[in-house]
Amino acid sequence: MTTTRPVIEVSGLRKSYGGRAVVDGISFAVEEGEIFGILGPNGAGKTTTVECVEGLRIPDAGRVRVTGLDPVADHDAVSRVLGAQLQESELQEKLTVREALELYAAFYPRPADWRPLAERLGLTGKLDARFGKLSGGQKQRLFIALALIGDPRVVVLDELTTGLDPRARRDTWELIEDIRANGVTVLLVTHFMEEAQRLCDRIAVIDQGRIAALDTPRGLIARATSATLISFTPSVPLDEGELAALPAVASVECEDGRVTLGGTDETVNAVITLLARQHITAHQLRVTDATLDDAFLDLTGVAR
Ligand SMILES: Nc1ncnc2c1ncn2[C@@H]1O[C@H](COP(=O)(O)OP(=O)(O)OP(=O)(O)O)[C@@H](O)[C@H]1O
Repeated sequence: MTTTRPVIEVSGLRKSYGGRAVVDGISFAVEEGEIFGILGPNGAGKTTTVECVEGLRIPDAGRVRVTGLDPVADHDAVSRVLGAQLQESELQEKLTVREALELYAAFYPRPADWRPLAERLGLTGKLDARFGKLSGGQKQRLFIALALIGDPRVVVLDELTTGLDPRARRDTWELIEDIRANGVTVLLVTHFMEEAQRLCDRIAVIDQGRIAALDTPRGLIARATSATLISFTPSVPLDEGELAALPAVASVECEDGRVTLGGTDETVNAVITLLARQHITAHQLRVTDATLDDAFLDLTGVAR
């Protein structure tokens, strides 16, 4: 039996600044062809972690491997298999799209042909435009093109869609799915739950330098304290104690005559039975499933 080795392996990663651990023992492995998300509140240590994977920061402790290579000791070899997204400040405003593509292609021994790449990313009409004149969405497309120009096996994308309008964000998601369909492994740092839920096969939720949870989006949602939220305005006030005693209730809130219960499907049925028994009408009854947002807030304790 052949076992394939993970494309990215991180184990016991630690990094401190000024005596403060900002990455405090992180371990995960990304399999070939996965879109692996890293999610976490501001300052959680996400960028520090991915920059250790890219070889841009030197870990204090732990082991990082990209296709079996050490990103620091084997930096040149790693940069041939790993495509990293540039920061805006790294490209000169006056460079045209064509010049940027040609320049970055020249860094690699076997670059991808940039013309079909530009075509796929909708940049063909912008080849003579200067970087400084591109819209936010066009700049992001160019960053993706430059990350892919070395024909990498893995790309690291950090907050790729921040600042994009909803249309451009959705277009970018399609591009990322397209990249994966071409066999490239994607490590994606994002703040957008919808983006993580739609794109990622698995997500590591990082909080205060540690992994708070690592699972599929569906698996993370199932960990939310309340898998289902039930809200309604009863025709007569209800006894909070009676509601709290219903099966599988995780939370009860009554505000301005509106009741919100956190629970499960079992709670929904129990609420309906209780209301029917007491001949109470539930106005504007809403039943919603927990989202990745809810799971994230539960896992990281970040107040909305
Ligand atoms: N070079 C550095 N020197 C000192 N402190 C740093 C350095 N780089 C990062 N930090 C600190 O480490 C912590 C983690 O930073 P990091 O950028 O990894 O977080 P993040 O999860 O990517 O945050 P964000 O979502 O805000 O981008 C932050 O408190 C940050 O201020």
